[in-house]
Amino acid sequence: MPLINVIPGDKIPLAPMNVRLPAWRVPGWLLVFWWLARGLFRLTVLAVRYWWLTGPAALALWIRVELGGLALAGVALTVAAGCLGWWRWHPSSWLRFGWYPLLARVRALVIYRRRWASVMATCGLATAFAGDRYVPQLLRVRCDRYGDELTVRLLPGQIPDDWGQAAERLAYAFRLRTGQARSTNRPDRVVLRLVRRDPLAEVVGPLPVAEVPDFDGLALGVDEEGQPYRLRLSGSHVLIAGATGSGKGSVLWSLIRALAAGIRSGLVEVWAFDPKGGMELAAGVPLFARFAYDDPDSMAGVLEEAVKRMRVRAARLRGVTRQHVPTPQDPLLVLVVDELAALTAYITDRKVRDRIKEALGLLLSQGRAVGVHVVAALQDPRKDVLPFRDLFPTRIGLRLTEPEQVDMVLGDAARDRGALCDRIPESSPGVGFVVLDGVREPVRVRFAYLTDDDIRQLGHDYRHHSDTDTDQGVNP
Ligand SMILES: Nc1ncnc2c1ncn2[C@@H]1O[C@H](COP(=O)(O)OP(=O)(O)OP(=O)(O)O)[C@@H](O)[C@H]1O
Repeated sequence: MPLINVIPGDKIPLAPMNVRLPAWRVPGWLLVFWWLARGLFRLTVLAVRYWWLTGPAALALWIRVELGGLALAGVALTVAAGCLGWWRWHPSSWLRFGWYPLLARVRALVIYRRRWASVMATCGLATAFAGDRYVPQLLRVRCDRYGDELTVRLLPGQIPDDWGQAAERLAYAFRLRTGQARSTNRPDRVVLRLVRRDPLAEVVGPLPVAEVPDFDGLALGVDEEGQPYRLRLSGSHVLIAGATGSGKGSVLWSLIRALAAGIRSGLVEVWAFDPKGGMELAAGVPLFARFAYDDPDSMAGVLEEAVKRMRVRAARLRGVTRQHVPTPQDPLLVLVVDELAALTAYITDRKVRDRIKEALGLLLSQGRAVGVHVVAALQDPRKDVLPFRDLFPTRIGLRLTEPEQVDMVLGDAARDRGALCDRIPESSPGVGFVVLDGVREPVRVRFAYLTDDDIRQLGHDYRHHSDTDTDQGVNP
């Protein structure tokens, strides 16, 4: 007879063993003694845990009792003067070893630990199991100039993306505005960064031009740690998306500036495409080997020329090397497109549009290894542009108008991982998130801003070594 209604798996016994105990009579004094002992033990644990509060308090009490109030005031003044002296003498070490650790302890105690359980529950990060409720453990709080970093042990079943999704809610729950979660090298932990003060509030001026451009790390702006942000161009294409006025121009110009020394020496050729009539890029014409604008047919022609050059180079390098190394005889070719959608979507002539799409597709899929790179700005993340998105290993999202546009441009789950492009205020042009293929967390950056005068000066100082072949007769 076959077995029916059998569930494969380990059966959980309802009552693994008999836990019923016989009734015991406990005398009242023993209970009181037990409560007192337990209370004393907990107090001792708290006193040891908060030694940085209890230690000085005990010392102050001892001085007050043994030596009097005047001595206590003297000691307090000496400590205050010591801290002040340290701060004046060596501010960075005072902040690093004195002020921020103290601030972190106080904020952990007064803000984070006090409200931890309720915030976890209301932000959906607590869980229940077998009738008990569990909240993630707050392991450490660190402070720096701009924010707090909370290291948290994940509950079973949680992943860093859960914290990424809740980061903004958590920030507001702790009365801050922005939050971001990132994974660590330990799979049971996540670091939540809550921003107290925006480190990218200040406008970043033009960065110094390197004598020889480092294609593996072009300095384009500053990151949240105040360090120069370096973008790898070698082996990559760059897509920049942002609403109107979000500062796409500042990314393009920062990148061109970082390449400027190579442009002058002939190591780099920039071919510029400005389909919006040349308004954005015209100021830097002396820097460009080719400058195409306005006329779609001629832009298609220049793109096809780039494809031809790419093919010739690929044929020459095949079997010789797997990665092109730029030289003045064989320069790096950087195609800068100011509005990608104007090339791929808005052109009415279907034939020309198809030619452009085909050339772009070829350049994006085959150009990286042979030193042909596309850097394209995009205002409108429409469907027509999306087929190209995945061919850009580096994607930059500036301010966007809708939350849905973030994943559309930067890739799936980019917003959950912290690329809150739709929350960038209009008052912060040039701020954006950089997403690199294969790198989980986006990096928040403020790109350097070049005024028209800076761009003209750049064109004057770093003129392309042979600027006679500019397309369509646009000359400096
Ligand atoms: N990195 C930056 N830092 C500070 N201010 C900036 C920055 N980038 C741009 N701005 C300011 O924002 C304004 C708009 O910038 P920009 O024209 O580059 O935006 P855009 O995204 O290219 O807009 P559009 O799509 O309309 O051309 C600039 O005139 C400038 O005042």
